Order: sequence, then C-alpha cells, then structure tokens
Amino acid sequence: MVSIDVWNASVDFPIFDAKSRSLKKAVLGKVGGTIGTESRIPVIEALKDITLSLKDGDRVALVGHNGAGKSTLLRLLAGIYEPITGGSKIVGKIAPVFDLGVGLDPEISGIENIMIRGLFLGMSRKQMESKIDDIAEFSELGDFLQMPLRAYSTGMRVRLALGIVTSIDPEILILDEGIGAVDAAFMDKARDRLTDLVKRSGLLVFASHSDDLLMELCDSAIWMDSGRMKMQGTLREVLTAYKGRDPYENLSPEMLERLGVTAGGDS
Ligand SMILES: Nc1ncnc2c1ncn2[C@@H]1O[C@H](COP(=O)(O)OP(=O)(O)OP(=O)(O)O)[C@@H](O)[C@H]1O
Repeated sequence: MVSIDVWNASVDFPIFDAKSRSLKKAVLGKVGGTIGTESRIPVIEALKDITLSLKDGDRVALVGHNGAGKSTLLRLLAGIYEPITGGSKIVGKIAPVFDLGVGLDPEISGIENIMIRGLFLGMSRKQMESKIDDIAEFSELGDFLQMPLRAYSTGMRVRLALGIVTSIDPEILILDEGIGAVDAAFMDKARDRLTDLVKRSGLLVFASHSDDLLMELCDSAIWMDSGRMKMQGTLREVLTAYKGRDPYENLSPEMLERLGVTAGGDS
C-alpha cells in the first residue's frame, strides 16, 4: 500500500543575489510565495506549515495562483525537496513527471530514450522492452524511433515523451501541468491513455490550471495560496471556492455522466 505523509513542513528558498532596488510603484502582488524580510538575505517562503496525509486510491488536484506553491509541494511530496521544518514519509515508488521533455537525450535514439526515461520513472528494462510496440503505435513515429532525437521536430518529441510517460505502471504518480501543454488534437488522443495511466497508479497528485483535465483525472483537491493549504476537500468544492463558481454547472449531461457526477450534487 502506498502513502505519503507530511507534517508541519516548510520549504524556503534563500536568494543570495537578489537586487535590492525597489520598484518605483509598490504593487501588492497576488502571485508568488511570501518574501521573508527578517534575515539580511531575502528568503522566499514557498511552503509554510503543510500537514497532509495521502493514501492509496487518492486522486488529488493542486490548484492555486502562479507561485502559490503547487510545484514546490509536488517536489516535497516526491522527496526531491527536504522540508526545513517538520518532516515527510513516503511509502511507495515515485514516478515524477514535472516536464515532459526532461530526461530525454537528443543524442540517442527514440528506442534508447524509451528505455532510459522508463528506468528513471521506476520501471525495469524488461518492463520497458514490453512497452516499445505500444509506444511506437501511439506516437506514430515509425522508423523515426531508430533515429537520434535531435532529428525530431518539437511535436515528435512531445509524442514520444507522452507515449513513454503514459506507458508506465506507477505506484505514486506526481504530475505537473506541463503534461496539459501539448497541442489540443494530440491531447485528445492522449486523453484516454492518461485516464488509463491514472487508473493504474496507486496514488495521483496533479497540479494544473486546466479544469477539464483536473475534472477528468482527480476527485479531491487542495487549494494552495501563498505557500499554505487554504482548503482541502472534494474537487468540486475546492474548484467552486477557488473559482467563485461551480465549474460543473455548465457541463453537458454527457460530460457529467462521463465524469460520474450528478448535475447538482457532489462529485
Ligand atoms: N528553485 C527556486 N528558487 C527560488 N524560488 C523558487 C524556486 N522554486 C519556486 N520558487 C518560489 O517559490 C514560490 C512557489 O513557487 P511554485 O513554483 O511552487 O508555484 P506554483 O504554484 O507551482 O506556480 P505556477 O502555477 O506559476 O507554476 C514562488 O514564489 C516562486 O517564486
């Protein structure tokens, strides 16, 4: 059984080369973490006092303004950042997908990239070998899979990256929004694979600004605001509070049925 526990965790980024020149017009920023002023070196307080318990089967969305702390929280949950206060305990293998292109090597072939990226995502060589045909079919890259990646167009790289990421069997899947940034036509094709991937994973945490994707993949949510957890609840409750309106309200009956949601009730 997989789980993630975090207690009283804070993450700071000291900025050693910050410029002290002040803005001509002081603006009260809505975005970003808080900049601490107590020490001589400015410190961005990216996460403050986070306590959180996630378990097998959870499908958690992270929402919040730019700089609210979503990506930092994902990195904390993935064990990439150590908190400066409190602690965290992760049970299970993490598959972190922060940026589709990360970990792809332009000098080696598509096939070799499939193997290496798969290993990085917690799969074995044998497991990845069994996925090659499936990735080739989905990405429609054909003989290009034998070519070095530098010979691919941007879109071809995205196809490969998305094919690899959606082929794995993750225990804990940590997704950052980059995955939603592919072109709409290809995303349509990738949508079912993404849904299947999430079904196969033990636990999902997904940070995104796309309501559609969140509604498709998640059922609960956390609203991050200035490094703190402002609200935790069902996806519908949290999105409604964050957006100031119920995003499920204008969905077609077909879409509501697909999402397993009743028109007026809870998700
Ligand atoms: N490596 C870093 N070094 C310094 N500051 C950082 C670093 N990463 C994040 N921050 C700061 O921490 C705060 C939280 O950033 P984070 O990337 O977690 O926000 P986010 O909610 O994911 O934002 P977005 O929606 O824009 O992706 C911001 O104020 C940001 O400036």
